[in-house]
Parts: sequence; structure tokens; C-alpha cells
Amino acid sequence: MLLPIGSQDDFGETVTNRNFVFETFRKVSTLRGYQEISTPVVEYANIFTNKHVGMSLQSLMKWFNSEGEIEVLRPDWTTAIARALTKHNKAPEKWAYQGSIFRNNKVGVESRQVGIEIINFPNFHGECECLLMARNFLDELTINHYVIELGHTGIFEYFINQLDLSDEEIKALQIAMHDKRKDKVYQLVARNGKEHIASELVVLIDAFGPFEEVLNDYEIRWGNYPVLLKIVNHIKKLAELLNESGKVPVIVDLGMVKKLPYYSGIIFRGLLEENGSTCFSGGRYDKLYDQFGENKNAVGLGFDVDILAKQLRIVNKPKRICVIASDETLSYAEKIRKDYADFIVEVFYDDEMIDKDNFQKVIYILQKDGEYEVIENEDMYRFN
Ligand SMILES: N[C@@H](Cc1c[nH]c[nH+]1)C(=O)O
Repeated sequence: MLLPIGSQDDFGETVTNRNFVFETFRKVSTLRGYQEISTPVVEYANIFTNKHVGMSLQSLMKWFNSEGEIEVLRPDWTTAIARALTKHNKAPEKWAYQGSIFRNNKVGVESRQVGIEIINFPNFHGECECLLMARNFLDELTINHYVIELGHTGIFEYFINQLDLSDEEIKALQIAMHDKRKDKVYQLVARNGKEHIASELVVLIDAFGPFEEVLNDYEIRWGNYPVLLKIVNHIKKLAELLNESGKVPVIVDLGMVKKLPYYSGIIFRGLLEENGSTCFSGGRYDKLYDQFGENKNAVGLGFDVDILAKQLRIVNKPKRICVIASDETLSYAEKIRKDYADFIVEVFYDDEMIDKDNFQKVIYILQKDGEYEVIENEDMYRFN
């Protein structure tokens, strides 16, 4: 084995499509006024494992440095950017990033993300911008078959706060909610007279679907619970805005649990219709900056570049031109490129080596008595 398990080489179209995703992201984020940000690949582990972020050390790619401190390969852009922006100005800002993250609990260890972080914006505006940007970006990639799913961390927390569960039990419950395991959820909660909360959580597992239906239902169901009602109205306002401004279906999942510990508020993701995979996810995380003694509100999302790249069908491939040259005509062949600025121009010595069907045009360059002669296409060309 020449590579560690989880590392891999990629070739040709896989890399081309991935780079197309990166380029398109840059174009869209620049046009929407984002500034670019880059952070180092190597960081201290405790930036990601402290209680505000809560990533497990096992899930990080790590080693000891010469001072005995644990260093890691960046496992999360959002946290790294929060660290980088500490002591940065307080004005509203929109940041865009692209690059790899490394997590030991993922097949493949390395995955590529592009994403945005919006700091100190009015809450609703920041959340809308995230999702409108996501739609703008996927439109540019001509990826249309996906749904946007909305949730809110406050719903699960509202119920959890009425229980006396350890951190371990909360984690187990989150997993059971995520896996939609009603039996497990009931069993974990229905103790010490908390059966009514267990039943509420079990019902919540089914609280997903087209947003109007589910939210209208829960507006009535939670009519006497002001905290929950406020959340329902918030999700509704966001869903309606998205619905008015485009054609992508918006669904809600009121039982959605947060994927990363720092989320606090609206959470969302983009699901591909073809296979249900998550092509982007994100949410509000107003508490993440607390670890650096700062009070900033923030919302953002990350796109999975590898998943998006697999969806691409690049239709407008540039046309290809083949130039047949020789040692003597190579410098002249190079000049021909300027006549075909938007074409792929490849130079070969021997027309036996090429598959002519792959090219729009084959150009032969001959040299006779110190003069160059350019002949297009083989049928016009005769060897003497
Ligand atoms: N960092 C998150 C995505 C995100 C960006 N901003 C907020 N959330 C992730 O890796 O899933």
C-alpha cells in the first residue's frame, strides 16, 4: 500500500468537475459581495474540542507537537474562521472559503467544502442570504433537483430542558431522533413521570414534510406554548420568503437535531432528490464566539464539493482542435493558439496517435522551402 487508508488520488473528470464547483462558487460569492478568507490546515485540537464546539478528539486527525500539545488537521471551517475573526472588527461581514476538512469518522478522511459565514447581520436577513446564496450557486451549477429542509435547535432543546438527562443520554437521544427510532426515543425519555414528553418527542419524529402543511398543523398544536409558537412562525417566515423567490421545494423537519454542537437556532440543509444526500448544511451559531470572549451573532453554511461535483453534467465543453506539427513546425504551431482562444488546442507529431472524432478540426502544419503551409482537415491533405 502506497497511501494510508482514507487517502486517495483522483484523476481527469473527477478533478475537473470539482474545480468547476470551486470556480463557480468563487464567481457567485464574489458577485454577492463576499470577501475570501483562508485559515491554516494545522490548528490546535482544543479550538475544536472545547465545550463551545464539542467535537470529539477521536474524530480528529491529530498528533503531538514538540511541546506536547495536540495539533490537528482542520476538521471544521466555521470554528477555524471564528478563531481567525476574534478581535476582528465588529461590522457586519460576509466571508467565503474553500478547501479541505479532515475528519476521522468519515469514509475518506479528507473532504472538500466551499462555504459562507455571515457575521453580525440582522438575524432574518443573514439566514435568508445563506439560503438565497445556496440557491443562486446551485442554479449556476445547473443542479435543480433538490429540496431545502428547515429545522430549529430550539424545539428539541425545549423538551430536553424539562428532563434531567446526562450529556451522554442527550447524545443518545439525539441519535435516536436523527435515526427516527421512536421506540428508542420513548425508552430514553419515559421515566420518572416524563411519559408525556416522551410522547411529544415521538410525535415530533413525524413532523416533517411540505412546509405549509406541517407548520399550519403545529401552529394549532403548539398554540399555548409561546416559545414553540415563536419558532414555528420564524420557520414559516423563512420558508415563505424562499418559496416566493424561487422554485425549489421547501420542506420542514421540526424533529431535526443539530449535526454540530454549536448550532443555536435555525438549521437547514439541501437534500438531493436523486439519492437523498446532503449537498449543503448549516445554521445559526450565536454562541460559538463565546469561547473567545466575543459576542457575535453568526450564521453560515457549507457545501459538500465532492457531492456537488458528482451531480455535474457539463454540457458546454469547449471545442477541440488538433494541430499536427514536427520539431521544425512546433514554434509555428504554438502561434495558431491565438486564432482559437476559446478552443482546446492540442499539438501532436503523428496523426496516427489521435482519434480524429474527438476533434472539431485537424490542422496540419507543413514546412516547404522555409515556408509554412497550414492545411485544415485530412481529406484536404495529401502527402507527396
Ligand atoms: N461547518 C459546517 C457548515 C456550516 C458553515 N456555517 C455554519 N455551518 C459543517 O461542516 O457542516
